[in-house]
Amino acid sequence: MKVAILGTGSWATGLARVLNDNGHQVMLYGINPDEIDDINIRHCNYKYFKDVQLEETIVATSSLEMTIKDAHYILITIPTQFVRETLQKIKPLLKEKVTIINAAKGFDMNTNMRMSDTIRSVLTEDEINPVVSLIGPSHAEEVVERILTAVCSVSLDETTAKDVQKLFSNHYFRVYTSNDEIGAEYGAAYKNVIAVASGVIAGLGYGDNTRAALITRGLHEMSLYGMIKGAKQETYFGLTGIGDLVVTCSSVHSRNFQAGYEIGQSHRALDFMTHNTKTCEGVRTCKVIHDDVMSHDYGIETPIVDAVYEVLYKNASPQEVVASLMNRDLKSEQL
Ligand SMILES: NC(=O)C1=CN([C@@H]2O[C@H](COP(=O)(O)OP(=O)(O)OC[C@H]3O[C@@H](n4cnc5c(N)ncnc54)[C@H](O)[C@@H]3O)[C@@H](O)[C@H]2O)C=CC1
Ligand SMILES: O=C(CO)COP(=O)(O)O
Repeated sequence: MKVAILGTGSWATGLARVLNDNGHQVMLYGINPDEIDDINIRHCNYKYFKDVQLEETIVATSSLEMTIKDAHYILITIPTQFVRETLQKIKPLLKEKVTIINAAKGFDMNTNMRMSDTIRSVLTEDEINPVVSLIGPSHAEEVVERILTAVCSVSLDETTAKDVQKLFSNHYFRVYTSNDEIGAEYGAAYKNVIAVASGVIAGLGYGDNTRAALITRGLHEMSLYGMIKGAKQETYFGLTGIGDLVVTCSSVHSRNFQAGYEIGQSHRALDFMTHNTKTCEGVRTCKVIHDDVMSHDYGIETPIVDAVYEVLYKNASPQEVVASLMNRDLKSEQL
């Protein structure tokens, strides 16, 4: 099978190695000449993985046409803000029906749609098979080292979910199937905001108790929001829910955690917000969810998203925001 992989960043490279290990042909499409040269000439991707030597069968190109040609699958591993424009470029290049596998976590830049809806809004049923999202607790830095990982192949169509499950599964990468597209995609986006909060509390010097409380209340908050959108509650107890939330809130590999940590340490977000160039999906996702909840009468509270919003977009002091979270009216855990 040929898999066209969009992007030459960390997740593109990590998943390229899984697919290459499984005997598939992989070709990465990139816009960064240094990353493309690194992969093709030096067989590494030094910017993301300092010590990893890649196989020579993993190749990259700046030609979208060459990447897409004869591909059975197209894997989306670029930040969500670039997904729609890239799909629009792909549309006229499609000759046969392909399966689009989304691995990006967040919302479309123009419409705030989740990713599978974004894909279906650009590409029609005549052009693509049912969409699949590959989501779960999976940092590229570990996957590229073949560290045991489990994720979900999520699709409304069971046959396609199973097909993608088989495509990726091997002895170190175990893929389950799920049909809760809404729950998985809203969960994957939401957990990035909680991960920013987790970094902030670590940066402020709080401990394990604080993080456990944040993850638990974060799960509560993200599942309430997901269910408003049509998610199944049980999805939040699985890999695309608690699994992805725990790994992102606890790992030094997480760019969302790192962002929060930097903000917590520096006591303000302004510097980070004006200078950050790393992929950090939680920043925009926070605003999308905050604005959505503010403009609707959903009947739910999203205190952690609101707190992160205050820190990121109002340059509020993280210390003061944490204090006001702790000083809210006391209530039942179920609320
Ligand atoms: N890195 C990870 O461990 C994981 C990342 N993800 C998700 O994958 C998505 C991509 O993230 P990363 O690979 O981590 O980011 P990254 O920052 O490591 O790499 C981003 C890549 O996208 C490329 N790119 C940007 N705009 C492009 C365009 N218009 N066309 C083609 N390539 C373009 C960049 O040149 C770079 O190679 C994000 O939505 C992230 O949340 C999901 C699971 C794990
Ligand atoms: O989604 C991820 C792990 O599952 C990656 O998280 P970061 O984008 O915070 O690095």
